[in-house]
Formats: sequence, structure tokens, C-alpha cells
Amino acid sequence: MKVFDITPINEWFPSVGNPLLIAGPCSAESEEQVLATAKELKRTGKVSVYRAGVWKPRTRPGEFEGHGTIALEWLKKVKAETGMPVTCEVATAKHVEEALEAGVDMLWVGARTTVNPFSVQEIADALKGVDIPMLVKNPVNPDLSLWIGGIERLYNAGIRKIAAIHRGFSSFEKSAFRNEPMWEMAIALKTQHPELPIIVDPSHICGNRELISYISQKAMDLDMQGLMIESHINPAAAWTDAKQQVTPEALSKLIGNLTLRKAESENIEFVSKLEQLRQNIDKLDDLIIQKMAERMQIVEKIGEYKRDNDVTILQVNRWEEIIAKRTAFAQALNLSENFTHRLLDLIHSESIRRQTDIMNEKPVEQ
Ligand SMILES: O=C(O)C(=O)C[C@]1(C(=O)O)C=C[C@@H](O)C=C1
Repeated sequence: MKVFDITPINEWFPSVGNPLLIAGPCSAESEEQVLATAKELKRTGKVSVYRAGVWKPRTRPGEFEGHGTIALEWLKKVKAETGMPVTCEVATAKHVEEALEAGVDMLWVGARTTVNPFSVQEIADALKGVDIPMLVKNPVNPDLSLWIGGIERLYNAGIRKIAAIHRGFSSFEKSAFRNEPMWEMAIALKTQHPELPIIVDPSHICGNRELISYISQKAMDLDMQGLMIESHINPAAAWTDAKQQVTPEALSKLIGNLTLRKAESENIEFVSKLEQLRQNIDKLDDLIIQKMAERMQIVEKIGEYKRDNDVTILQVNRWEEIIAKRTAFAQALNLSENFTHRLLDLIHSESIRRQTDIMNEKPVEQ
């Protein structure tokens, strides 16, 4: 996997907080609203970059689609009057040109744009030779390659200040969240590209104010580098996403209440205790693997008997019996039903794969 050579996030702007906090209204509604919100946010002393939606991609036509070019003038004023760097979403080459012309300090590619490689490439082409921090939101669907692909397009255009934004994933299912957090996607991205900073967007994951602090803390616990949170001077009167915006004061409190964690500790006692516990885990993991290998040998033997006696691989009754017994046992040992079922499913698929190979008399792949 290619490693990106990324400028550390704390070097992007003269003053970058921990976490890097990007805050501001969902939409730039008026000069007064943009400036008043910015001044309040500046007063919190916690905001690294001010955001405001200039061009808004809307699900249905007829909704407020942003003020466009004129709102860039308001962002210029925010910069001049508060000193905060400013950022907005771009979706086309024309947006990029206008935003750069207005001196916008950082740009982001929205989730509905990341899904389209033509659009991301158009944005990347418009950025050739420009040194500006770029953020790439995850695509609306949980497709890690598409997300990394968007980042690669900007990287190939010469951008070195890049971060991903985790804003959750669209789902047909009703849930407490507007967009399913699916942390496993952010974790997979971080595992493949530990050098790539990830900023979490709790506002879009939650869709309502109440859950924002929970998701923000979770982001900190998972070692994410930043937060993008929508904040409006008067959330109830917001033209867009009114339910998920917070006042600058509420935002300041929320950030103040976060427990910040570090990826490592230099405390000798902590390090040696952790080392001991990890050794225990190593032993147990080795044992689990060894027992799995033994189980699979028995499965193969059963496969041979089945082949020689023309009996089917899948044995629904036996498998149901296993699920019921193991789940009860696991529950008694404090393991969740969901975890046990997923683990058993994985084992069953591997058993079936091995027995299929035996039935077809293919040598078993290790
Ligand atoms: O008991 C069997 O018949 C098996 O082949 C073993 C096994 C298992 O992995 O436990 C595998 C496939 C069957 O569907 C049921 C159980």
C-alpha cells in the first residue's frame, strides 16, 4: 500500500488546536450571521478553522442551495476581522477557482462528490500547482477504495496537506444516527494509512445535537486528529440542518468536556503493565489459532467421510444446535450474542470452503 507523504496537520496553519477543530454554520445565510457566528467562535479560543457552506448540494431541487460567490466575500471578512483561517466545500473546478481567488485557506470535497471520480479529478486538475490543505469526506456508500481513490487524485495533483473526513454512511435502515458511523471504515483507513489524518464530522453522523458529544468523544478515543462541528449563532433559526447545529457556547462546553487521549504513554509503570497484558493476549491468540487449526483438521476429516458417503456439506440442524449451545455458553462468559454469531459465521464459512475443496478433490488452500 502506497504511503502518502503528508505535511503534519499541526503545520497547516499558524495555530492548530488539539483536536483540530473546524466549526461554523452549515450554510452561510447572511453577512451578519456569518460574522456574528465567527466572532462568537473566535471567543471560545478553541476553533482552528472557520467553516461555512457557500455552495450546498441538496437532495431535492428547490431547497436553499447556498448564496455562492457573494458568501465568499463574507468569509473574506471573517478572515480579516477574526484572523481565523476559513474553509468551504467545493464540488466543481469553478468553485475551486472562485474559492482560491477569494483566499479561502482550506477546501473540502463533499461525500456526494467523492462518489464521482470525474468530479474529484476535475477538482484535482483545478488544484495543480496550488499548495492548499484539502479534506476528502467519505463517499456516501461504504467504499474504502473510492475514499482512498479521491485522496489519491488530490495527492497526484501535488497536494500534500490532506486529511480524510469521516461523516458516516447513508443507510436505508432507520437508526439513531443520520449517517451510520461505521467506525470500522475509519479504522480500516487508519490501519492502511496511519500517516493520513482523519477528521470526524459528528454533526452529519448524528443529525441531531444530542449525540454530538458522544460521537466527538468516540473520535478522540479512536485517535482521530480533528473534529468538524456545525455551529450557528441561533441554531433554531438555521436555514439548513437546524437540528444538528450547536451554539458557539455549547460547542465550547462540549470541546472542554472531551477527554483527550494520546496514542502512547511514556509512564514506565503504564508501559510495563501494558507489556504484561499484551504478553497474555499473545499467548491466548496463539492458543485460539492453534485450536482453530485443530478444529479445521476435524472438519476436513468429516468432509472426507461425507464425500465418501455422498452426504451434503451443509448440515442445518447440526449448525443450529452449535449456534444455540455456543451462544448460551458465550453469554454466560459475558460475550455478546452479536460477536458470537459473527465469529461462528466466519468459522462455518471456512468449514464449508474446506469441505467444498475436499468434495471437489482439490488440494486444500492453507
Ligand atoms: O458437523 C458437520 O457435519 C460438519 O461438517 C462440521 C460443521 C462445523 O464446522 O461445525 C460444518 C458444516 C456443517 O454445516 C455443520 C457443522
